[in-house]
Amino acid sequence: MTRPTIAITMGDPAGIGPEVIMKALARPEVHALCQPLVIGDAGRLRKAGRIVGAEMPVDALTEAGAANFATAAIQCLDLACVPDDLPFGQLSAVAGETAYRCIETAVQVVQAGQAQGICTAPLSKEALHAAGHRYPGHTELLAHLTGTPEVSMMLVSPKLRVIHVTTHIGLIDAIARIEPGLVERVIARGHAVLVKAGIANPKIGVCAINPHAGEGGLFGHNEEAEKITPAVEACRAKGWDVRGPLPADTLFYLAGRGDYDMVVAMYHDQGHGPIKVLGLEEGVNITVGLPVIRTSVDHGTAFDIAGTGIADERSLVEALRQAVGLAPKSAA
Ligand SMILES: NC(=O)C1=CN([C@@H]2O[C@H](COP(=O)(O)OP(=O)(O)OC[C@H]3O[C@@H](n4cnc5c(N)ncnc54)[C@H](O)[C@@H]3O)[C@@H](O)[C@H]2O)C=CC1
Ligand SMILES: NCC(=O)COP(=O)(O)O
Repeated sequence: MTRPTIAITMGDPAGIGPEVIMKALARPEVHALCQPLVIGDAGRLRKAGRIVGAEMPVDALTEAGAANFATAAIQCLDLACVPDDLPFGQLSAVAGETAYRCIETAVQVVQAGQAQGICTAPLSKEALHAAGHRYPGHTELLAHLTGTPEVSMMLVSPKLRVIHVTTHIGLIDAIARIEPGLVERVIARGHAVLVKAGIANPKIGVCAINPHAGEGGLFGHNEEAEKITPAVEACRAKGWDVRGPLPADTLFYLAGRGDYDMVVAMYHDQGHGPIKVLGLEEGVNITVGLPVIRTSVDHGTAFDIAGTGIADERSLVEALRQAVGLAPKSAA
């Protein structure tokens, strides 16, 4: 069977993306899994390869269709847009523009059938904005580029899966945005992914917003009853095993010991904190609801260590594995 081609976007060239890509692609198991096609800058990859001591040759391609996965060289669709002297660890509009073009090109490559999924290295949201692309992150940019009205961010680690009702907006705005229809659609997206992954009747726990789920009205303004309970009831009426709203701290404890297949978090840090505590090595970010497959590392650009060669590539390796797992089976 043919290995699926996964388009790996280089992300912000001043961050650790190029280094984790070269480290990941130095692993034979990655090539056994998929045909990696890097979308980025061939010169930057070569530089990163020298830094991390993974000096495989890099073929600079002008079109994805020219990729030759039978060679030992890394196949890079070369956007040739990174100045040689671009410093590591510094925010810039040039780097933000590169990150944007990587994503835009990856979508085109997948839509043209030249890759079966996208796996993203990190970009700096600030650099993206400095380049004039006013998206909170990959998730919203990919939704825009594929004409998808609503998607959800799911974080997956070996012990825990979390899907988010809101992500990159301020906390006050997040609480205002949460309403039963949105909560129900997010639960449904997560449910569909789990069923597709082979969990026939997934057990889903839904977080409350307030401490102790409001403690019978003591904390908050009854947001649980107004914004979450109707969604849980609607899902239960479909026969799904959905419980909540539950106190978030307790729910994460129960999910961590295996009582739930997925947690529904109401806002960014509610879901991200528990996943990150488990370690960024195996955490993966999956965009649920896109017409294309997209997985990502679960960490950022790490400007503090970019260019030093010490970045850990394991989240990228796991993100590639997840992308392959989600890829259409006819292509795999
Ligand atoms: N998928 C993406 O594109 C993501 C992008 N970001 C962006 O990254 C930028 C920096 O975000 P931060 O909150 O500082 O998080 P960060 O993940 O970049 O860094 C947090 C800490 O973890 C360390 N770290 C991160 N990845 C590592 C790796 N692979 N190996 C070893 N150490 C690692 C860093 O050195 C730093 O000490 C922001 O602009 C943020 O928006 C953040 C998360 C995901
Ligand atoms: N906190 C996760 C994160 O920032 C990744 O966002 P995205 O770029 O995948 O939308």
